[in-house]
Amino acid sequence: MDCSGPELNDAGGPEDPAVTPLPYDQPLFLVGMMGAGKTTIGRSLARILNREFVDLDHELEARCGVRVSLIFDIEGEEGFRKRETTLLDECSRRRGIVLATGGGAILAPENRRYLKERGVVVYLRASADELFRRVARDRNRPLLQTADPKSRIHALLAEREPLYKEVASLTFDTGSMAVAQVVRCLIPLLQRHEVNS
Ligand SMILES: Nc1ncnc2c1ncn2[C@@H]1O[C@H](COP(=O)(O)OP(=O)(O)OP(=O)(O)O)[C@@H](O)[C@H]1O
Ligand SMILES: O=C(O)C1=C[C@@H](O)[C@@H](O)[C@H](O)C1
Ligand SMILES: [Mg+2]
Repeated sequence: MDCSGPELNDAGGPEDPAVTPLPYDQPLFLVGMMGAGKTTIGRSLARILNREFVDLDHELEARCGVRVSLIFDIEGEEGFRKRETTLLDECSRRRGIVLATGGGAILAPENRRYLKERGVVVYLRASADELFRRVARDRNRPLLQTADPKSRIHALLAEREPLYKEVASLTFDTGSMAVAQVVRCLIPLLQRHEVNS
């Protein structure tokens, strides 16, 4: 796919460091499954849009002083989700940021409300097979520490797809596009996007 916008190198960084700020300062939220590219694409988008980048998983890890996988081990998914909701409520109020959410942040109804009411939500979509290829080797994704992670991804995607779509202002199919190409295509869509103040 050919998209107009700044030239990017293969790592998703701009060849030309010229920034292109958005005409609104509502937070930009990235949602999608594990491996959708929220962290990778979010970091690159933030650099080009001259916004601060916040990653909800990393922020939670920084505040708790432990990895997400250890929070799951100690407090279970329920404990993790409570912490995630409290932090999302706080972070989603911040203007002028790009926020990469956790893959399951759309599960709680109050989280979906925060996202829909407070910012522009981009759903980064990819097939279950593509997601599996991207995350297969990562140990810090506790929900995939099962005998059959591929089937787990299929099941989670089927369950969550309607929730991602419910919150999305824009859905972007990453297909097999490289990170740099996804970013290049997203910028003009975000520039043209209309938001209520
Ligand atoms: N469009 C893409 N093409 C190829 N690889 C990609 C793409 N998007 C992300 N990746 C790679 O997939 C892996 C997972 O990406 P990333 O960590 O950004 O996903 P995430 O959506 O933040 O997942 P999580 O919800 O688990 O935090 C990384 O190694 C990243 O480089
Ligand atoms: O998809 C999920 O439920 C998760 C995704 C990650 O971003 C982390 O938030 C955690 O591993 C849970
Ligand atoms: Mg991430």
